[in-house]
Amino acid sequence: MADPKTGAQASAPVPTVIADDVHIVYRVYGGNTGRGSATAALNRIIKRTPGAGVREVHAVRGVSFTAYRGQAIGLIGSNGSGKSTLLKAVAGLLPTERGKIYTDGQPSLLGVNAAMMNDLTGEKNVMLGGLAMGMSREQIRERYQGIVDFSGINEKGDFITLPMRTYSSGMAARLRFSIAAAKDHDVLMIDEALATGDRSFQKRSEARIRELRKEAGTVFLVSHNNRSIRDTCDRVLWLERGELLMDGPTDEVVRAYEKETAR
Ligand SMILES: Nc1ncnc2c1ncn2[C@@H]1O[C@H](COP(=O)(O)OP(=O)(O)OP(=O)(O)O)[C@@H](O)[C@H]1O
Repeated sequence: MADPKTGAQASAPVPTVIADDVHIVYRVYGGNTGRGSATAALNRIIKRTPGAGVREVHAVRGVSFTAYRGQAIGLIGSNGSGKSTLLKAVAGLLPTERGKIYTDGQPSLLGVNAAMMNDLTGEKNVMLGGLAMGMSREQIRERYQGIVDFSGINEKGDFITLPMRTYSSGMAARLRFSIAAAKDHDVLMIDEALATGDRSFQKRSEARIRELRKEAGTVFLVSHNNRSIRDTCDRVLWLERGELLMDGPTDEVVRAYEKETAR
């Protein structure tokens, strides 16, 4: 039976990510520096005081949750509520100011900005992306055709042998998602990738996310598309101003969020 709050299966609730009172603060240097002379800067260094130009953005405030194997967890909330920041921290790309994040295995973050080499062909990027995710050359060769077919890049011609700079933003995002989805992940985090593809690609992606869950991974999905969240996730975290407002079954949380945003 599933736990009504977390959605975890009672038979084998294996934790994959534990966030314990996590705070994340960005420090922005150089904004609105005011007194900008070299002498003033030197004085600040000598006195070890932060400059007037250092601004702090407290993006995530005391967030705690435990994610379990087999769950697909949606992250929702208005613009700037801290969703991407939280995922980056879980991926180990941002340090926590306070609190701790424990993960089982290496989480992979797939964002629409994931690095690809624009001057290289799609083909070469599949190779590089696969290697960057820890696949062997042999594994990539085996899965190459599956990745290209899944992305749908070649549906309208032989685009995979053209440089990535010739792709539309949707095509590039589809290829990135397809490379990441070709591997079985302990923890896969997807930031808005589904919003970029067309509806038929979104459906394929959603089906693949369901498969990844079955293969015992945990999937996190950041999206402003409530339909994608409903179709893919069994649990949702709702963030607002960096705080976790609600954590529970998808239907309950999305309904509360829609009620709030409809006002
Ligand atoms: N590199 C950065 N430097 C400073 N502040 C940042 C940086 N990135 C994000 N922020 C700030 O952190 C807060 C949370 O941003 P974040 O991108 O995590 O929100 P989000 O919920 O993912 O937003 P969206 O739905 O618009 O993608 C915002 O106030 C934002 O301005």
